[in-house]
Amino acid sequence: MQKIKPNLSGISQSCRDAMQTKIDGLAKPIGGLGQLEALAVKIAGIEQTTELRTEKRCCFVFAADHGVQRAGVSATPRKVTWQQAINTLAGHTTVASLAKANYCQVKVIDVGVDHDLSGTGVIDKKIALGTKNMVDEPAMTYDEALQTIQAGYDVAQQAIKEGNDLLLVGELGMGNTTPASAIISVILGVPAEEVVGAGSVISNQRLLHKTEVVNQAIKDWQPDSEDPVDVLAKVGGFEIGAKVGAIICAAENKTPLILDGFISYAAAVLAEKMVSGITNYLIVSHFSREIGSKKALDWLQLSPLLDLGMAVGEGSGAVLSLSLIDAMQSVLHNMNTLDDLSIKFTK
Ligand SMILES: Cc1cc2ncn([C@H]3O[C@H](COP(=O)(O)O)[C@@H](O)[C@H]3O)c2cc1C
Ligand SMILES: O=C(O)c1cccnc1
Repeated sequence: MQKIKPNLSGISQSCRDAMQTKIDGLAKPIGGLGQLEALAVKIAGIEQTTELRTEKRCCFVFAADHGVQRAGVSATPRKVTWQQAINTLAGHTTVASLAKANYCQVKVIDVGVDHDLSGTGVIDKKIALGTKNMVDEPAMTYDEALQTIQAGYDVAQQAIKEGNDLLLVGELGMGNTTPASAIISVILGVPAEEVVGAGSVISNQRLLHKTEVVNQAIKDWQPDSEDPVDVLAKVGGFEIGAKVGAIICAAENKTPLILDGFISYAAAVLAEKMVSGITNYLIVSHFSREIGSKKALDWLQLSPLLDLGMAVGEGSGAVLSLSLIDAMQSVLHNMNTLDDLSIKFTK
């Protein structure tokens, strides 16, 4: 990807309208399925059809380590990134178990894990053995930021070639709620205090330190909020960049992409800053427990489908939300219409 200039063909308003008409014709109160209706309408607009394609789905777990993890911003040891990458393929992580329950393929992609994962089944797109510590220097070079976006783009393109109807994005990267918060802080122009949260659970003392790390890195490296690649390079992470690439590829290919939690919101914020309107191709699965979630989603103007107080990452919320899409498909395929039953409303 020399230049990030996606070629988006647009959302089909006529397919959106046709889907709403189809739903309104079912034997139920108008609008009775609430957000589920909006979900089906959104997919219809993206896929440009009223025969929704949702059967084949693939969740990408982009995995990478973070230099800033060494600055004491997370309670979790670094090795958990590579351990859980392998465990995911063995079927034993949160995302793997929820994916199984929701008929979703999972691919784990190494975009920068600090461990040799060759021969494990993890897809190798390694850029480096983790980012640099943003306390001491920018997280990565501008070129590495472009490389990581390209890696995610290529993985998504392959999955679309394989016939996937829906793409989902998750991640593994201990310490990555720190770069995610930093990105959101810079692009939204809000103080770190408003978006830095407990991640995978830390003490109040560590939370203060984490907030200070984000504030200091932004001050030291001055990421340019008008250049999302610069923001990714200075205070981001490889797996966040890979998600950006997957988002761009999905939109170009009229393929709905389901975001997971807070780390995914950060990727979506970067993608929207790169390509205005790309959020129209995105579905937010759930409302992450991270404190910056509301700010990020308000900025993206996206509403989450579920609010279960989850804060795992990995893609866990994204795969869980597939059950709602499957529920809506069942509605569309099984329900009687008002016409079938000769029902006429007199308001
Ligand atoms: C066992 C375990 C498995 C995980 N899988 C994903 N995450 C999640 O937590 C990490 C971010 O939180 P922080 O910034 O606080 O390190 C990421 O790897 C994210 O995917 C996990 C966290 C833990 C503890
Ligand atoms: O919402 C998330 O994506 C999240 C929250 C906490 C830890 N890891 C991920």
